[in-house]
Amino acid sequence: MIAIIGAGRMGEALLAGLLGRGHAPDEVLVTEPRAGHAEELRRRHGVEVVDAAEAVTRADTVLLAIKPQDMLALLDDLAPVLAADRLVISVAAGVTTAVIEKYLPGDVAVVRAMPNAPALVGAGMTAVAGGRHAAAEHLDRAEELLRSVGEVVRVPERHLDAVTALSGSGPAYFYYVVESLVEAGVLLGLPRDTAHRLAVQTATGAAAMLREGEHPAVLREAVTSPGGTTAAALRELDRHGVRAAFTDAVEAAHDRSRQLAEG
Ligand SMILES: NC(=O)C1=CN([C@@H]2O[C@H](COP(=O)(O)OP(=O)(O)OC[C@H]3O[C@@H](n4cnc5c(N)ncnc54)[C@H](OP(=O)(O)O)[C@@H]3O)[C@@H](O)[C@H]2O)C=CC1
Ligand SMILES: O=C(O)[C@@H]1CCC=N1
Repeated sequence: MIAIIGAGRMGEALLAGLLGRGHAPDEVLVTEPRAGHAEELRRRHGVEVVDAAEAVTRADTVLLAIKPQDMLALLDDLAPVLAADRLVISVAAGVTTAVIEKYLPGDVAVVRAMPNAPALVGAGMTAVAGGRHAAAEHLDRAEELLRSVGEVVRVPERHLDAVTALSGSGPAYFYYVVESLVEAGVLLGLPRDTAHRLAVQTATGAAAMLREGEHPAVLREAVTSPGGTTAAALRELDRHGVRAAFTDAVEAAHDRSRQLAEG
């Protein structure tokens, strides 16, 4: 049995991803404090919504998907009711396994994971790292669970803030680019729905080409005809410092993840 504590955007994406990929609704318990949202979760997914104490008593795997800022209060509530043989998986940005271990009793196994939003459609990217008491068996269990919503990679925990900045927040960067292209198309006179369709299929096609394994620089060169339109566009992106902006953006997300660790 899996308990998901906190079914906001990420918790519900993981819930829907798990249910859509081989987990039955009666294998998952959810904890969600807002009565209205709890009712919606029951209706939408057919899962039981219970309080945290009941969830951690009945489930052997406890997935924490609450905001980092709410984590310490939740750990305080869980500590007296969490049995030592539970596996705790936290997806909270910034919060280290050492902090979680400090608040939980005994030798509870903790795995820190950083998934991303496309888990909702089974196309997630998750990185996992084990805490002090996480054995190979715990990492295997966490990896198997998260593999049902996409790809999983193991990293040393010191890399998880960088992972958060790149693939955790990453979908938002691509959505931002697509939004910008749509607005540019509208500026040039395209109907909004046509601009949207062109931008989304271009993003999807470019992603499919990347998946074939070719380096992005090689793919970009193949689109850039000598003296042509793409070269003119790329010169403007360079002139506006877009590459540097991405570097700074990812670095800012990394720094923010580190700050969140401080509470
Ligand atoms: N969004 C994303 O793409 C990703 C998010 N994450 C991580 O996932 C976590 C959640 O983020 P996100 O889903 O965006 O945030 P949300 O605010 O959407 O979700 C948090 C949920 O937790 C609920 N909650 C708060 N306190 C408790 C509690 N004590 N017990 C049970 N549930 C509680 C909230 O309920 P209420 O609204 O009623 O307060 C809310 O539904 C964060 O730690 C974030 O770092 C990781 C990877 C990607
Ligand atoms: O924005 C956030 O803090 C979370 C973590 C990664 C993606 N969303």
